[in-house]
Amino acid sequence: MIAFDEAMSRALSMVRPLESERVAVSDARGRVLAETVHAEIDAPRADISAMDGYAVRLDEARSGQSLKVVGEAFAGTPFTAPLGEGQAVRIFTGAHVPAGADCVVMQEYAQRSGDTVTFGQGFGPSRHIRKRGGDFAAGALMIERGTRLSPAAMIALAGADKADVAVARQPRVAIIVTGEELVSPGSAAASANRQPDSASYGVAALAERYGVKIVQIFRAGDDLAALEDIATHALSLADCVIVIGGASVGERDFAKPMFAGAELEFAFSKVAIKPGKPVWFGTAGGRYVLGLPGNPGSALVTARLFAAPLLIALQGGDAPAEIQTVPLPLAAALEPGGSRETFLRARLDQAGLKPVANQESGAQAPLAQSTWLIWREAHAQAQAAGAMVRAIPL
Ligand SMILES: Nc1nc2c(c(=O)[nH]1)N[C@H]1C(S)=C(S)[C@@H](COP(=O)(O)OP(=O)(O)OC[C@H]3O[C@@H](n4cnc5c(N)ncnc54)[C@H](O)[C@@H]3O)O[C@H]1N2
Ligand code: MOO
Repeated sequence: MIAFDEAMSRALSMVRPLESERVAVSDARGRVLAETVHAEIDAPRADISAMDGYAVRLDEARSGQSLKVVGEAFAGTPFTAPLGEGQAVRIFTGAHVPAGADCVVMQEYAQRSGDTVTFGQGFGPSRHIRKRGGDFAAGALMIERGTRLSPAAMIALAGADKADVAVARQPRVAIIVTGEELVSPGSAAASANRQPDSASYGVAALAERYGVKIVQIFRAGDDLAALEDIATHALSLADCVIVIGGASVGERDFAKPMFAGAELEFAFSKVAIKPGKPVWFGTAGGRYVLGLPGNPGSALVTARLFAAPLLIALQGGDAPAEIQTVPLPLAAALEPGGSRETFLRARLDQAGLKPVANQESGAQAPLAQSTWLIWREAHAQAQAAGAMVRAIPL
């Protein structure tokens, strides 16, 4: 059985990024840039005030000094004349600083009387002026190609005054849920032999977080002929098909056989990880197929470990960054690990990472609290509370 790193590098070497398209900035969130973005404008556009107050000449801004207020400058509506000697302009945050002024005195230090303003003690030393281009200049590199547009990056993109931007085409993902016992949530109570399909809800949510469009979720029993039809249909709709369940060696585990007619080629067919050993990946009919084990904890962990970087690779993004671990302290001691690389569902609080009590791959309740995965190497030694471990956000 191969190790995680080997499985990931085999899978990544199979993935070819999708073509790009131009989208309006309003549709770009979560997408991966297919071009490097440069600024169209300077920011700030001009020297602007960082405070509400009075624009003055620094050499005239002394406490006790009275200046004549000759006009007002608002963000979007500047005072256009230059500032003369002995003059001040009432100015508001974001307004262009009038020519001749080189300091803004906050209004908290000003006493206004008619068209005269006098300043009290204690203002400065800051001049409260944001210089033109101090954030970025027109033509400056703003965001590198391959960056996924996070909420923060969206501000840099829109701030650069881009109307539209080249991004990778959004991958279309179909999910196939296999298992005679599975029904949609809300319908299981009616029969003792039925249980809710829960895994697909977590996997779909996770995939969407990585910028893909879920085109269809198929749910099917353990009938190979029916599954073959579904596989053909799913491959016709999607760039990537994610199959949940039927990954193991049971007599009715048809996740792989249903793609046999579509020339299934494996990158790997199981991996030495816990949970999720039966995870598999390959191509079929020119599409990508990722098979996740049916146990909900295994499905979620393998989706996070494999679907996240592979779907980002499909968009030309930085796949390794998606599974980059961060060091964090343990809030509770850990027993020695087993022979497979292990991923403990955990939550993070002030004291550090605390594994949830029930680590069984079939357990669903603990997933409600699980926001991190502790990543332990094979044959990990026991670790005390406070020891540093590697983890990724779930
Ligand atoms: N003899 C062996 N048996 C098993 C092995 C093995 O190596 N040898 N591996 C075990 C491991 S590890 C796992 S993980 C499971 C994975 O098997 P499958 O992918 O074939 O999963 P199923 O048999 O379809 O289901 C397992 C379990 O999960 C429930 N399930 C399935 N899909 C869903 C869903 N969408 N939502 C909620 N729950 C789901 C299903 O009812 C079963 O209880 O195989 C072990 N067996
Ligand atoms: O690998 Mo299974 O996912 O351990 O239960």
